[in-house]
Amino acid sequence: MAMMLKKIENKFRVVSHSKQGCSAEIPAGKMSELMKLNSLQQNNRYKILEEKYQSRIQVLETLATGTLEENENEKIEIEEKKKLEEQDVIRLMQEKDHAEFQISALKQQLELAKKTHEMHCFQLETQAKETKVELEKKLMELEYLLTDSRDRIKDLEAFSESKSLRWKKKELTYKRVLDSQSGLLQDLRIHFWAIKREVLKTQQVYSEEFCHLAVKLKGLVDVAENYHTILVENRKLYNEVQDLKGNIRVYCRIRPFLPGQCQKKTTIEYIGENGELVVSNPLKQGKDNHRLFKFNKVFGLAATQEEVFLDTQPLIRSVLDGYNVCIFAYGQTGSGKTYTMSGPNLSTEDWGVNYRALNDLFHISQSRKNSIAYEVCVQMVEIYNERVPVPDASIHPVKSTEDILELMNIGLMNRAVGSTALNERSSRSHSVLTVHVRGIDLESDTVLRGCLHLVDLAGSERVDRSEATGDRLREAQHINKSLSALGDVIFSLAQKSPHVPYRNSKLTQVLQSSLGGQAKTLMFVQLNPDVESYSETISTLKFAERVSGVELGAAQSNKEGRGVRELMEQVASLKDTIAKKDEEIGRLRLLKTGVNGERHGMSSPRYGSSSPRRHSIGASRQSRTLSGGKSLELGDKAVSDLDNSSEYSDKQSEDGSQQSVDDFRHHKDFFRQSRFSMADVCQSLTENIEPRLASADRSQDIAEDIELLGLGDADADKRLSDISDGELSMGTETDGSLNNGIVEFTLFPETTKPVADSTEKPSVAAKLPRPPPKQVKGLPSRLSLSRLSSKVPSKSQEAVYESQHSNLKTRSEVSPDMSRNIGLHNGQIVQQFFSHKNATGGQNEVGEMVDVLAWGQAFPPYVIKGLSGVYQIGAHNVPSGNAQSGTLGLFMPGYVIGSLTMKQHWPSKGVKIQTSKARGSQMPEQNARPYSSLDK
Ligand SMILES: Nc1ncnc2c1ncn2[C@@H]1O[C@H](COP(=O)(O)OP(=O)(O)OP(=O)(O)O)[C@@H](O)[C@H]1O
Repeated sequence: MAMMLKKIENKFRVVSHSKQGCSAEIPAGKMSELMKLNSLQQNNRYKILEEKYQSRIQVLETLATGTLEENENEKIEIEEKKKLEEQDVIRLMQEKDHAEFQISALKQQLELAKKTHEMHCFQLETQAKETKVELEKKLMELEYLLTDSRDRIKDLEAFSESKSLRWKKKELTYKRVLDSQSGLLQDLRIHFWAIKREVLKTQQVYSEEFCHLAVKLKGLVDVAENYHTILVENRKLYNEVQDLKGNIRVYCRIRPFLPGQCQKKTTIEYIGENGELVVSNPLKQGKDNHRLFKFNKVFGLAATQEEVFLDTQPLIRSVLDGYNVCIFAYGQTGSGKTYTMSGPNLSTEDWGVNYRALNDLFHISQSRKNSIAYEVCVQMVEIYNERVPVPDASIHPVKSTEDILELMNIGLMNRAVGSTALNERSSRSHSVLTVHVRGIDLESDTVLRGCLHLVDLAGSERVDRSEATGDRLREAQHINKSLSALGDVIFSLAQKSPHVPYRNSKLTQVLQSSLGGQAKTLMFVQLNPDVESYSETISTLKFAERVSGVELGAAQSNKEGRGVRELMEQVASLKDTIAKKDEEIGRLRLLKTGVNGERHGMSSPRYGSSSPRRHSIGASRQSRTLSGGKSLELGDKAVSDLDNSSEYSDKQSEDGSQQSVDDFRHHKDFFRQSRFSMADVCQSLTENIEPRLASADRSQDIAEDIELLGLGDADADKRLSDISDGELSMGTETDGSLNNGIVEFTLFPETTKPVADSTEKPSVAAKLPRPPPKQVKGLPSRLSLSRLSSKVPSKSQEAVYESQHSNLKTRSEVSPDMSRNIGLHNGQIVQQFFSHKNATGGQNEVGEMVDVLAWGQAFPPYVIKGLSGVYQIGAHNVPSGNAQSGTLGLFMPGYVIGSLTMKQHWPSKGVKIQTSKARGSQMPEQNARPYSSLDK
């Protein structure tokens, strides 16, 4: 029985235990409900089980009572089991307590879950209410939208209906159009076929015509080819004409933009093949903005050094044939002058004209060495601030390109270089590289002399643009002044003016031979394409245009035959002897003049007093020439184009050279017959040498002339230094200190006084008797000028002439003829006059004036005795012997005094002399003497 109870209790425990396990897995919410249910079910089940067990216990008790006696052993066992079961019951009871405890805990949880659930339910209800309100709102909105959409649908339906109506109408129209188009198309097709037929026909005709044209075109091509040849020929002829005219050639070169300048605008619009150049200012509009210029050649931005040189080469080569050539580069700072002339560096590829020219000269001279022996000398001169720095050993004989490279590098390093706002490397000086070439023809013994000037001018920009101040400003002003002097010279040459103002600057003095003589001159006009340089570019181009119009006359080769050279040598030795005799006679004359001067209230004339330096130069020149034995030795004497080329290659040289020849004759004879009077001597000399001279050609005459003038090679160095030291020029018109003011001197016989400086040594030669020179035939009287008419000139005519001549400066500027005359005796033109005076015994009346000078007639020198070197122009136009007016140019040795106006019977009534202060050698009024009152 006990066992049974124990089993039941065990079962009960298992059931309650399983319930606990289950409850643990169920979530809290449902758990409470489940717990409720479970507890109910369990209670029911417990009740059922209790009842069942009770019944079983009764049965078992019954059974037990019946079998108690029978199963005494079993009873013990049962009791033992009962004990165990009781223990089990106790344990079960404990477990039950525990379960109940758990149940109460679960109940609490259930309560909690219930509360949570209720809260949750409440929240849900609240949410549901809110959602309901919202949904109702939305519903209303949707209803409104629905109504709106319905309205729209109605509108759209109405619109689409109207559209469909319109489309239908259009459809109808298109249909009609299409019908008509298809009709037209049909027509067109018919036309097309007709046209096609016609085109085919025409094609056939065309192909036939093309065949004809091809034949004709071939003919045209032939003609065009010929045309090209003709063009080339034309160009050649044009160049020849240019050569004959001696035009200054102008090559224009445009430098490319420098690195970093690529974005800049260019002023270069068009570069033609035949030297056309169109420039415009891209920043300005308008048709006048474009300007066309034409030069001999225009080198574009891509032109190489080689290309530039190729076009220059023929000119340079002619130096070896005895021509004088001048190449100069002109342009604003940084436009590429140095690049063109020297090149940016010393690599052979980048060599500029200078190096290439010299290299070429050497190559050619080498290739000709079997026929002509050449000697080459170079000289580098820099003109800086109107001074000419000439190194001590300024002329260097060179034998190879390497020699030249070395020399030029030294020269370039010495060049004055400053910095301006425009170009750091800007050179502020003119650099002149002169190459003297002397060649002796080994067969004919003819001597060729050529001279090449390679000039890199300083920048031409205006002062304001270079933003210079102080020293830089002064430099810029000097540069501007010298370049404008260059412009003036060129302008005078273009105008064929008898007066060319070379002496206005050192630059023009140095370049005189190549600008005035029959030299070949080339100018490189350098341009900066930058739009900012537009105005500079235009002024540069205008200048270049003017230059290209200058005709220098056909270039002449400087050749001398052996005969001429011999004559020159003779002349040199004659001159030496004459000088000695001059001195001797001079001393005697001085004594006599001293006596006469006292008698007439005047002292000896101040020959050369205003130009002592010139006088000494003449003397030194003479002695140098003679001491060397030969007059034209190249190596030890300076070969200067300053002298030879200008003096004897000039167009106007004929007259002067003839005069020199006369002079030569006088001297020669004097040498041989010094015991006779000078007139006899000269006459005799003329007769003796005439045949030889007659046989000499024109160039020989000219060459002779140079030697007579003492302006040969030996003089070059000296003259250059004369130019450089500035004393010789005694100032120029452009000197600030010396103005162009005209001072009037009226010379009356009564007022003239003796010359104060009676101790000054007179020029001996001035007193030498000379035969009356003859009028030289065929000589142009250019300077006698039509202005000096034989009629009495009107006041205005006088004024015109005076205004034109009052600024005459020096002998060389007046005309090369003049300079020749000046150089006759120790550089003293006075000698010429006074010789003449003595030759004619001072008896010449106005109308009997003798044409001593080639292109004019002599003015009796004693009219203004005491003014050394008085000289005249065009006196032969003065009518004879009565009161007339005329205008004369008055010159002193080396300096122009001014012009002279004769009033009425000029010798006796006095002369009005105008003189320019600018010469710095004022005419001493007291020295002037009337013709009639002078010592005869
Ligand atoms: N044709 C060119 N091709 C390339 N560069 C060039 C050319 N011409 C000039 N240049 C360059 O332009 C600059 C100025 O040139 P350059 O010094 O020759 O001018 P410039 O006219 O001689 O100046 P300056 O008046 O100061 O002497 C240099 O740097 C030079 O290398």
